[in-house]
Amino acid sequence: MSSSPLLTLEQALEKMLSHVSPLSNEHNQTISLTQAMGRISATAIVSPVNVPPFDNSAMDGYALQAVDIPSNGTLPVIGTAFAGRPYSGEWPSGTALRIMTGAPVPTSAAAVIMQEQAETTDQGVRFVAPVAIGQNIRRIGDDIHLGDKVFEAGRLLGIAELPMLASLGIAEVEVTRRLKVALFSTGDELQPIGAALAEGQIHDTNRFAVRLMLEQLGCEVLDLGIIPDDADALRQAFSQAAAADLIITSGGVSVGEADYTKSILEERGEINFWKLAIKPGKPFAFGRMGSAWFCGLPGNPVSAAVTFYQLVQPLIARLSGRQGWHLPTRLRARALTPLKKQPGRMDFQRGIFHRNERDEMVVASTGHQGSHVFSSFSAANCFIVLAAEQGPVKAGDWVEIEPFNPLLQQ
Ligand SMILES: Nc1nc2c(c(=O)[nH]1)N[C@H]1C(S)=C(S)[C@@H](COP(=O)(O)OP(=O)(O)OC[C@H]3O[C@@H](n4cnc5c(N)ncnc54)[C@H](O)[C@@H]3O)O[C@H]1N2
Ligand code: MOO
Repeated sequence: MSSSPLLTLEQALEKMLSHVSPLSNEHNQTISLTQAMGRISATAIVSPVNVPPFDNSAMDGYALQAVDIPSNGTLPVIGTAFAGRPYSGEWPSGTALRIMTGAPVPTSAAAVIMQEQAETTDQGVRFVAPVAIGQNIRRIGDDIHLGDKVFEAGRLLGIAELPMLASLGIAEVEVTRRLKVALFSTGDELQPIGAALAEGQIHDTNRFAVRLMLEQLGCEVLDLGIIPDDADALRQAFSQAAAADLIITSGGVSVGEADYTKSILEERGEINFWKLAIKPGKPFAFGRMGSAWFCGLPGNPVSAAVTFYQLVQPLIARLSGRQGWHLPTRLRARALTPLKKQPGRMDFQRGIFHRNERDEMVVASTGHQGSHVFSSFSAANCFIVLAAEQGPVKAGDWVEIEPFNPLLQQ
């Protein structure tokens, strides 16, 4: 396929997502809850129990029967119900039952009075506040009923979900298999992290950044390392990557002379080389290579991170069958600093936002915004999203910001 005119981010995303569907469910796995952090549930989860499983007391205090409400005078205390140790004796009317928080409430109980509203004497207990039928009793199934659908299929299982399943007595969960993503960087100038650099060389930061983001998204990463600008080496790397669900490369998607990536992609796959109307991140490639999807990120480190965040992240959510993922939220904030901007592409500048003492959202630029300046990212907690037609921004103007979602927030 050949190159296309400048595409907006929305158009690119729409084109990508309209092609892909979630992985087939033939490799779903059933795993222990303790292994399921960050996985995606393959099925809807239905509660096998009521929560709470029995009527129980919300307070440390005294239980009364309906015939003893309203309660005037002193009632003898017949016994005590503890959490985990129900009261199993006789309970005649005209007596109160001492009861603790979480203890099963006998079926004949009509209310629990907290002990702060009770006065005890040698004769028993009397109550100093009005008593309402049903007060301080947590009913069976108050939270969840047996048979209720607790989560839809496609739910990302995290800190909100897994303890919930544990409370239902669920010990194993069926999850989708992890997305397999093959990754490599191209460029003769690239050296592994920690290697000594000769003149003209730089460290391969993109592969490291992308790998971290893929792991954060729960993918299984096949890291093929740095591939030199050499046609045979690239062909071999693509062959090794072919078993993955998604192949991601960085570099070589623009117009440079030493870039073989583009010609090999054209020879091996059905790839679109796009020019996106976003800054940074203009060159971006997307398509199909055998049975794998392919994303070619631009080489500049900020461009690679921005295109991963804006385009690859939603693609991975779709491929992995995740439900309820939504595009990052945008808010309005007042610029604290002027922002350089030329009409043309939509900018994803890096900023730091906070709520000021007047309860107003404000944002400052992180400084130099070149697509090679990764420090602009490290200091940031949001993107400042400036529309394509927007010109320079003055301090005090309102702008749109996109607080980083959990992919970039640790
Ligand atoms: N004549 C033109 N030149 C460029 C254009 C253009 O439209 N016309 N676009 C510019 C833009 S925008 C970008 S973004 C880059 C993208 O180029 P490539 O994707 O082909 O990437 P490279 O040329 O290989 O590298 C660009 C830059 O990034 C550094 N790099 C590459 N890989 C890594 C890595 N893994 N870790 C860290 N840094 C990396 C590389 O050394 C270069 O400095 O093209 C512009 N040029
Ligand atoms: O889009 Mo390039 O990513 O401006 O550096």
